Amino acid sequence: MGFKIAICQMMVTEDKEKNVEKAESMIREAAEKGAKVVVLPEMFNCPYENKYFPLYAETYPGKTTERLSLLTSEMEIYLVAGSIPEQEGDIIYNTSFIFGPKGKLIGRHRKMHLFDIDVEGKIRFKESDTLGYGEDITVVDTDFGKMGVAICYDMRFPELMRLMALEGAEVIIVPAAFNMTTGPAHWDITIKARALDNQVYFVAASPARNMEASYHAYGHSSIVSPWGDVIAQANAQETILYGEIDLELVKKVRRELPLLQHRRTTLYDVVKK
Ligand SMILES: O=C(O)CCC(=O)C(=O)O
Repeated sequence: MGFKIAICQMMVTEDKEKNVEKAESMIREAAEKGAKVVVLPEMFNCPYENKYFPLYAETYPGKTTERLSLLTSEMEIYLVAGSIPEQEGDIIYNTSFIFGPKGKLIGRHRKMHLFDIDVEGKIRFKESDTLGYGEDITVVDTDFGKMGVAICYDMRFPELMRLMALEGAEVIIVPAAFNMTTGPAHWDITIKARALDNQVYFVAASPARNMEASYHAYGHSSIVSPWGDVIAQANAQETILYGEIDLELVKKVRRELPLLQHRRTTLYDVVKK
């Protein structure tokens, strides 16, 4: 079994309404071209900057999620709706809402690992100044099997990705927004490593690079196979990236090179608490 997946590598601006409209038009186009699963990037309705998160935050259900849920049911697709700042009580989360083909919410991932880094002379970012920590691992059930969803910095944690694979994920989808320092250095290799570690399709969605924003996203949205082949990769511009996901290939690679079975779990293990 297989399906077409699409990543909407959209340009995110300071205009929230325009961002949501852009997301809607790209989702519509991707669905019309046959994509059954459509993915948006991290913080697709809000510039990636701490000062904006509280200003753009919405509770669930809210305007952005309502609109996307309606569109998802109209187009009869699965939508991994990138992420948006989600307000619950006093806390704002970096949250990915996942909708099924009837527009129903089938999953919600709140970013578990917050991006607090200080690379001297290059980039300093402290998400935990404004955002709260998600506590749950997210694996959703779809007509195309189980899919794991995580957000950006989460993909650097092999234990989380492994737990998703152990929960049955054959595809891992990560809305993300790497930058011009860590992107060129780590983006491709991390995506390939996580695809190979777990023998999954790894789908990483970035926004397009906006040189007018304070944070310059790396772009390069990518779809990598369980064998480590790059099925599709964007450059930095706005585009819709398509790829065919062949779930038989996941089974074949896992049968031929049974990594997950060869783990020495009597000696070590990765466990969910
Ligand atoms: O891990 C990285 O280098 C980038 C992470 C990031 O930008 C994020 O988590 O939003």
